[in-house]
Amino acid sequence: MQVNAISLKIRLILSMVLLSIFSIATVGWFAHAQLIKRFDEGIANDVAMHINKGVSTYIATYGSWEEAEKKESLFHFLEKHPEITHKPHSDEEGLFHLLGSNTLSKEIDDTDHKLSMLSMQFHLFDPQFRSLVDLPPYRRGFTVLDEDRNSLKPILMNGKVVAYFLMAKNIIHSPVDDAYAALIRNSLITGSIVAALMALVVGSLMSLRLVRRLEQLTEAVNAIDTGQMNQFVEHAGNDEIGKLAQAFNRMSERLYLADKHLRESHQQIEEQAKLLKEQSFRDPLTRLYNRRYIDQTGTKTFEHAVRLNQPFSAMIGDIDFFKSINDRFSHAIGDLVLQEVATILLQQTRTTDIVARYGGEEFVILFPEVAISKAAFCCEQIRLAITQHNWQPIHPELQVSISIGLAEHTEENSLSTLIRHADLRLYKAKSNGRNQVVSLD
Ligand SMILES: Nc1nc2c(ncn2[C@@H]2O[C@H](COP(=O)(O)OP(=O)(O)OP(=O)(O)O)[C@@H](O)[C@H]2O)c(=O)[nH]1
Repeated sequence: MQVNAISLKIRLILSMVLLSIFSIATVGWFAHAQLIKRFDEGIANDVAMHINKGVSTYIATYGSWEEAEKKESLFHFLEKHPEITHKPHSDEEGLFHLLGSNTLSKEIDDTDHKLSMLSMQFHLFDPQFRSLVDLPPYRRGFTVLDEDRNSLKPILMNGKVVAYFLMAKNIIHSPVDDAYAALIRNSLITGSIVAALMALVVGSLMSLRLVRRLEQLTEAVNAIDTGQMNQFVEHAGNDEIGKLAQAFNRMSERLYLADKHLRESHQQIEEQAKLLKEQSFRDPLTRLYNRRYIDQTGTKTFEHAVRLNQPFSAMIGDIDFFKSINDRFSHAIGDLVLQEVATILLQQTRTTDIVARYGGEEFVILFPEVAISKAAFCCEQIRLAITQHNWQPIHPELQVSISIGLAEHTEENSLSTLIRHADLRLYKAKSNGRNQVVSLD
């Protein structure tokens, strides 16, 4: 279970890492592309403004493009008048610096060549859309291509188009532009890394909290599995896990109550079964053990003694003239006599002895680990106790005595044989005049 919880943690954190890296990389890439696009648009607008201003001033100075070109090239004109394209409040040196070609411009005299450097920024066309400079892919006099026509920007003088220029597709950055773009890129990378780390930390903390809540549920379920009912888990929040925890708590409570009820029922059933078993082994009148108990438990006790080669004695006693007691004093008095005799038998024996009502007015006592001499002494005590007992409370004229036959296990191989042996001696005791113990053949 722990292994699964750890792997879930790792899986969640890995997902967070991959997700944050992917998201931040996507956002960073998109933001970078947008910023560079805006940045290039800004440069392009700036260049367009300067071209517009430079070319219109050039044409205005000499009246027309053709006249101007006869006097001096556009490039020389602009070089001579850097203030035309100079940015106000800027250290830059006008259009050429802006175009990133100021150094080359001082070294190369050929106008078209120089403009070819500028052509990386723009082409010039007259109002009839013919190229005014010899710059690939346009040779001087070539008409603008249809695909470029919509991108042409007019150069106006007094509201009249005097020329068109076409911005080149590739914008050339100045060192300052490059530095600025690099700064943007670095800022974006740094921001992205910080954002990724924050996403990772926050995501990991959330994942760990999520896993912890799942672990609490798992621990509670395991506890129920080991029998510890009535588990309760914290259910902070009303999200899916919170609702699961609440449902679990309700289920756990119901389970606890059902389990408690089941245990109580089970206990009642056990107690009743025990009572029934006890009753099945008890004589209802005297509460002594009955014959069934002697046959089952008594037999096991006997066999145990035989196996261990221990002495084992058994007596059977029969109340004398019990029929006369019933007949003379009533059956109810007879019952009271049986109960009183049972009490005396219990008083005269040890808890390890097994005292039972064997039949109507017959009683059997088993003496485990007791030799016949000691058992005979006990039986004599019983006989005396019954004879000398004060029976007046039951009936003023009542007299009770008992005859007892006693035998010890020697070669008998069953309890019933031993009891039969004792019964023979009881018969002898009765024959000899009753109220006596016979332990010899
Ligand atoms: N009151 C009462 N009498 C019982 C009960 N069980 C058996 N008896 C009576 O016990 C009497 C036994 O009498 P007998 O077997 O003739 O023997 P006895 O009268 O004791 O004569 P001896 O044994 O020879 O001394 C019968 O009358 C039974 O009805 C009982 O639970 N209650």
